[in-house]
Amino acid sequence: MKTSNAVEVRNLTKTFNNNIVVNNVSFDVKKGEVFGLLGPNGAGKTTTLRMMTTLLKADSGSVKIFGHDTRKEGRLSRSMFGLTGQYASVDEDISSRENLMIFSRLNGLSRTDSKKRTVELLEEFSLVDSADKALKNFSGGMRRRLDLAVSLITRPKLIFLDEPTTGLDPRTRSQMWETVRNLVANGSTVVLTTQYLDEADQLADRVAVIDHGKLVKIGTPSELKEQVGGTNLNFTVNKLDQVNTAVKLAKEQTGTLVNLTNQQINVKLAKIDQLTPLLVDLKKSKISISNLTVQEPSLDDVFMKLTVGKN
Ligand SMILES: Nc1ncnc2c1ncn2[C@@H]1O[C@H](COP(=O)(O)OP(=O)(O)OP(=O)(O)O)[C@@H](O)[C@H]1O
Repeated sequence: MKTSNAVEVRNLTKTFNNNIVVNNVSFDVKKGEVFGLLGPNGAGKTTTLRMMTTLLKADSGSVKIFGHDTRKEGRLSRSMFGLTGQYASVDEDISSRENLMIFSRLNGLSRTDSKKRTVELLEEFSLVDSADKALKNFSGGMRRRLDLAVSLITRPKLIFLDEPTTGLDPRTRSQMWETVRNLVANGSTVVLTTQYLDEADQLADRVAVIDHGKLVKIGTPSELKEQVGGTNLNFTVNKLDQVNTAVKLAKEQTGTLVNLTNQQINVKLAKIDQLTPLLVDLKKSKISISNLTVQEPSLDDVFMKLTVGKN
């Protein structure tokens, strides 16, 4: 079956103790994209991910992995993805080399192939220097890299990451981001959950915002930001006698309200594309400006707007 979607989620619902934790959630993950499930603590991200990856049975709804229904073709669909996160089962008492060897063998690789894949993954995840140390002595970042390496033994085209950088220091966090980008550059599809808006902004092509078990919005980070009211543009008109003309031009170009404080102009641009024509107009009219700032809304603003009053 040919499909351009790596994952299709339809009407997923899960209730724990009369509490609807995931409420009729539907979305598609396209092949080759990084798809972020973003939401605060307890929003239902992990529960959604666990249902997508067959670790948890949904009350209702369905999940397809590369066109295969996880209920009807469980074994096949499970063979098509890697999973890492809060439930990795690496052994603490042995080394990363030994863990990779064991999991390679469990995944059906021969002894020779297991050795080869182990060396490849140790190199790919910069674990060579510590390859023979027991995991107990590993830092959080190294541990996370090994978890991910284990889930990539069979080179799955789809990888689920549950909160891949929670608890990591900023440097290790950006290393993990780099690793995810490399996976995607090599043709993988990544689904990740995160509570961090900057992580979704940095990594995700599209984001599903989840709050109280409901999907409240889905879109690219830019689309979500545009929805909040666009970009804030500020500049100062240097000459007092040019202020009125500048206000007029700004109104014409943007079609929105222009705020004026002394000689400082503030305009909300619906789209960042409106900026260049306005600057060109100002230049043509020989209006000299200074202190230009352009401030895009953050995903933080989006989040506040989408979930306000609901928490
Ligand atoms: N097995 C379970 N039994 C009862 N309640 C559960 C179970 N698993 C999750 N929950 C509840 O479901 C809600 C959603 O949890 P979930 O772990 O999916 O949220 P999350 O968005 O992933 O949050 P976090 O960022 O904290 O991981 C929470 O209120 C949680 O307590």
